[in-house]
Amino acid sequence: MPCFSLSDNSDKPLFLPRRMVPSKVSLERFEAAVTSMHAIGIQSETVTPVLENLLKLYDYNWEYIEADNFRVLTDAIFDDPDPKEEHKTQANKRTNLDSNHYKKKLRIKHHYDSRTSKMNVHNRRELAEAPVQEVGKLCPQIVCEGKITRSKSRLLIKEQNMEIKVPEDTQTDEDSSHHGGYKDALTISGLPHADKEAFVAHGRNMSDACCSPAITSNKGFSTNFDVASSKSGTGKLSFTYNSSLAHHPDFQVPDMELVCKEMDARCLRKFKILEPNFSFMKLLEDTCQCIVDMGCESSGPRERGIVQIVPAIDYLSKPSVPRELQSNQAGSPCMPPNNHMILGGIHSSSAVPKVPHHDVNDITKGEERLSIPIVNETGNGILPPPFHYIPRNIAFQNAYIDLSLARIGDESCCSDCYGDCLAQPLPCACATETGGEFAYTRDGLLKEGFLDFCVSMIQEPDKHHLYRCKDCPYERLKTETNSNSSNTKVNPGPCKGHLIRKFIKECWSKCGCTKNCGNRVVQRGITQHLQVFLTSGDKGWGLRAAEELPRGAFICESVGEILTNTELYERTNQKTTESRHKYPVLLDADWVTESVLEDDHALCLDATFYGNVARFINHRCFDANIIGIPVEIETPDHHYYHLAFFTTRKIEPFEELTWDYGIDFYDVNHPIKAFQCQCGSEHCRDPSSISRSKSRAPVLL
Ligand SMILES: C[S@@+](CC[C@H](N)C(=O)[O-])C[C@H]1O[C@@H](n2cnc3c(N)ncnc32)[C@H](O)[C@@H]1O
Repeated sequence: MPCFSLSDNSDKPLFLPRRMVPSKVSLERFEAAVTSMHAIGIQSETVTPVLENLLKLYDYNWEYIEADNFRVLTDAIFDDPDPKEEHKTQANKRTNLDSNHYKKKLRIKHHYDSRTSKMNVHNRRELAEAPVQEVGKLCPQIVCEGKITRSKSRLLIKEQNMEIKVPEDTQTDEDSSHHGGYKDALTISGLPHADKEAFVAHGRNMSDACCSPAITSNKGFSTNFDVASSKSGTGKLSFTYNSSLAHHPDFQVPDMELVCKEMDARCLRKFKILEPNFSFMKLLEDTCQCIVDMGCESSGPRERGIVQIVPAIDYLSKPSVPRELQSNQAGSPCMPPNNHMILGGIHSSSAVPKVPHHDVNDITKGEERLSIPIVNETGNGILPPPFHYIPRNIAFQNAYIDLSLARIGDESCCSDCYGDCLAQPLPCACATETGGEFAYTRDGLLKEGFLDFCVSMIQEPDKHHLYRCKDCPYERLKTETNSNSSNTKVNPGPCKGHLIRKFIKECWSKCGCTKNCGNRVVQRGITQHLQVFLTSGDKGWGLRAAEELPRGAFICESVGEILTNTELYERTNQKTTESRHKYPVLLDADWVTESVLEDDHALCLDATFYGNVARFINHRCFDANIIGIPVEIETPDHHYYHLAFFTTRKIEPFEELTWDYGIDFYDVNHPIKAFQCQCGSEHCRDPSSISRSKSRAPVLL
C-alpha cells in the first residue's frame, strides 16, 4: 500500500493512503485514530476520508474527535457509506448489474410493498445471497410483537384484533425448516448490512427483543436494542449489533438519550431542519406508527381500545438515583400514580407506563443549559414523581401547528437585519408587535413600561378591555367535562371575557440577526439558576431561585404536551382524583380573533406527563412574583405561542417563584377541582383559606 508522510519532518511510513493532508493535522493523532479504529476492525481506507472530513467539520479540534475513545469518529464511520460499497454502487450504475449491494438497496426501498399495502418480509432467498455482515454495522429493524401462527400458506401475526398478513411469496420451506426462530417472531428489517446471519440471529432472539425494553443478549450473533415503539406498542424499532461489535471490549451500548440528542444535532446540521420541535426520537416513533398504520390499512378493522402510551419512551427508564429515593406510588397532585396510563387519551390502571427516574443533581437531565437540582431539605428522601422532562413543547397527537416559513411575511421578520437588532439605531419589524419598541432591554430584561402594563392587566383586569367570545371554548371545556361527569347535557355558559393579551415577538430563524440578538430571550432557554424544592407547607414541590434575580428576568417557559381542546376533554374526563388536579395552560391569547374556534383548533399545554420545571410553579393569588407573557417565536399565528414567565419584582436567593393561575375559587363547574389555596397572600381569593382577606375577580390567564 502506498505510504505518505507529512511534508516537513516525518518520513515515518504510515498505513494510510497517500493524500494531501493539511499541515494542521497532527500525524501522531491521525495515526492514533486510525490505529484505534483498526483495533475494532475498521480498515484505514474507511477511516481516513471520514477522519479528514471530521477534522474539517470540527475545525481540527482533535479533543472533540478523540473524546470518549473516538466516539464521534466511530459514529461518523457508521453513518458514512462504506467507500467500497459506494465504489460498487458506481460500478453497478455503470454496468447495470444486479449485485447484492443493489439488492440490499432494493430491500430498503421495498420493504413496504405498495401493491399489497402490507408490511412485507424480505425475501429470504435474497437475504441468503447477501454478503456477510460487516463488522460493527447497525441494523435497524421493525419488530411486530405478537404470536405468529401458521395458517395454510400464510403467517399471521395476531395481537388483540390486529393481524399482519405475510405474503405467501416471502416464505419458503427452507425458511421454516432451517430457521425455527422465524416461527417465534417476524422481523421486518430494512437497512443496508442486514444479512442472513443477522437475520437468523434476529429471528432467534426476537421474542427477547419484543419483551425487553432495553438490550437483550443473545447466543452469539447479534444483540437487539429496542429504541422506539409505535403508540400502540405493536411496532418496535430495534437496533442489532453484529456480534464482533457487541463483544468488543471497548464497545458500550450508548445511552439512547445521548444518541437521540446527537442525532437531533446531526439532522439539524445535515438536513437544515428548521422545525424547533424536531426530535429524532419522535421521528423513530412516528416511523413505527406509520408502518403499523400502513400495514394495518388493508388488514381488516383497526384496533379499538388499544392502549396508547404517550408515547412510550422505554429508553428513558435509566435509573440515576437509588430506587429507595424514588417517590412512592401516591403521586403528586399533578401526576397520576404510576399505575395509570393513557388509554386512547383516558387513564387506565391496566398497564404500567414507563416513566424515567430523576437525577437529583439535574431534573432536566441535561436538556437545559443549566442544571436544576432537586432539593428536599426535610430529610425524608422523597423525590418528585417521575415525568418526562422536555425543554420544548411537543404536540401530543392532533394539535396542528403551522410553522411554515412561507407563513412568516416580511412584516413578521427582519431578514435585512444583522448582528444584534437591539444594537441597531432603529427597531426592526419584529418590534412592531410591541408598538415599535422592543420588549427587552440590552441586559435581557423586560422593559419596565411593558412589564408594568402586563402586571396591571393581571392585577387590575377591570381597567383593561375584555373580549367576550360568542361561543367560548373555555366554557365548552367546562360544559363538556361536567356533562360527561354527570351524564347530563349542560349548555355552555356565556363567555366571562378574555383579556386582549400583549405579545412579545422575538426574532427568529427567518430574521437576519444572530442567535445572540437581544430580541431572542425566551428561545435561548433557562439562564437563571433555579431549584425544584419540597415546600414546607402542603403545596408539594415548588420552584425557587437559587440566586438573586432582578425584576423583568426571564425564568422559563411553560412547557408541556400541546393538546387540542378535544384531547383535553378526554384527559380531564377521567374520574380519578389525581387527574382532576392537573393544571393545563390554555393558549387562549388569540381566541379573541375568531368568532367561533373549533375544539380541534383551540390549543393548550399539559405538563402532567411531559413538561419542564414550570410544572412545579405553585399558585399565589394576586401578588405572585412571576407573570406569564405570550411570546411569538416561530409563527405569527397566535393559535400557538410560548407562555414565558418573567419576574415581576426583585427575587431574593432561595425565594419561591409563584404565578397567579387565575383560579376562580367560586367556580364549582371548573373542569379542574380547585385545591385549598395555601398561597399565604393577604389577597388570597380562596374563600376556604384562613388567610383570605378579600377576594378578587378571576381572570383567565
Ligand atoms: C402545577 S402544580 C405545582 C407543583 C406541585 N406543587 C407539585 O408538587 O407537583 C399545581 C398543584 O400544586 C398544588 N398547589 C399549587 N399552588 C398551591 C397553593 N397555592 N396552595 C395549595 N396547593 C397548591 C396543587 O395541588 C396544584 O394542583
